[in-house]
Amino acid sequence: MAGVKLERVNKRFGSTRVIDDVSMAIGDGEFVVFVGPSGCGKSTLLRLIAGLESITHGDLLIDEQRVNNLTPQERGIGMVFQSYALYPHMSVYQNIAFGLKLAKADKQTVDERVRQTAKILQLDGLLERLPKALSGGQRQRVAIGRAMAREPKILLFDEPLSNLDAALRVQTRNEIARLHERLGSTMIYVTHDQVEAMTLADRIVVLNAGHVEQIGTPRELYERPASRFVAGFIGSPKMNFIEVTAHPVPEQGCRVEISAVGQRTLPLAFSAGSASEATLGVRPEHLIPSPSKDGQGLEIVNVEYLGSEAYLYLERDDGELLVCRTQASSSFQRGERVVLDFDPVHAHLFDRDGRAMAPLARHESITEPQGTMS
Ligand SMILES: Nc1ncnc2c1ncn2[C@@H]1O[C@H](COP(=O)(O)OP(=O)(O)OP(=O)(O)O)[C@@H](O)[C@H]1O
Repeated sequence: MAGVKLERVNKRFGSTRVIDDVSMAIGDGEFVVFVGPSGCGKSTLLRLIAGLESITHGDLLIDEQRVNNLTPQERGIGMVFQSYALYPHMSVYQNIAFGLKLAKADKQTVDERVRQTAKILQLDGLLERLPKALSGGQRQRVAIGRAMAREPKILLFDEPLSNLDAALRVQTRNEIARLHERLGSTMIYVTHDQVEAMTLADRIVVLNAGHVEQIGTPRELYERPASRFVAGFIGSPKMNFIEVTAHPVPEQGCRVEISAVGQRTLPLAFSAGSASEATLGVRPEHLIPSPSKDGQGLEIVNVEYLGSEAYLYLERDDGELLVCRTQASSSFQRGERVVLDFDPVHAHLFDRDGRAMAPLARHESITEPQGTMS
């Protein structure tokens, strides 16, 4: 087991900077997940940690030791890829044993480790099979076993579940979570799947164009995103964004005027000294729809019924859609008009640079006639 430290790590491919001054400290035994849009540098960052790419500038430390110039083997790292990359002509046993043999472990150690690894991953009944006689989930477990068997200090995963169908993904995700609990090893995991990130991570690193947008627990990122980018990236369906004019109100927070509606005071410290354009953010579960009494309001253009809940899609004047998450039992219909409300305590506000306003020390929502959006 080992902690990992990145200190101002940069990576260039030619003149293109792909990783931009990334610093972070990953604790011993921590499960950290890298997320971000396609091309943001998640895999590159993982490969830099693994030693499969060289760091252009900056330092990588494992257990407080600089490892920039060490090979993957010398770093004590095991890696699991999206494509399982098993040797097709080798049995499960031989696949798991491969790295150990390469490291010249004696026969008895190899046998003990393979059997122990197979037991943890519930592969003990499959040791003699070839990869082609395994399901996708079983193959991925063999790939994890192969990485685990050498007892690396750190396990890295690059989208390991992408090739599995939905049911197997859930199952294997659970297995990885249990494996982490059992082994207690440091794990770093790349995914573009939100659910994987939220459910597996002790902490999530959100990357954007090669730099770190925010690092935090899943709850911190969901409830207190530091930027509009993180707010829009974490959460499904996405947070709703509405352009507003915001006015700082001394001691009270920040008053927003929502077009063609009323005003609301949000318990957030507004950074600008005077009225300024800003973006209001409200998650779908915090928008409260109610039937319009006078034909005003927004039209429901689609209802998605998901069994346990339903999503209402509402069209704004500018053609943009807002999403409301409601109970499946709600009776809203397509074509109906609704007015919206929200609790200011659950609202987010981002300045023109996309930075989130910090909450005031006290959180209660404040006065004003109840504003509704239409
Ligand atoms: N060997 C390489 N040479 C040049 N550019 C590269 C190389 N490897 C990656 N890149 C570029 O670096 C950027 C980051 O790639 P990377 O694979 O790390 O992104 P990612 O976030 O993992 O994306 P995805 O989710 O699509 O896998 C991309 O713009 C990619 O084109």
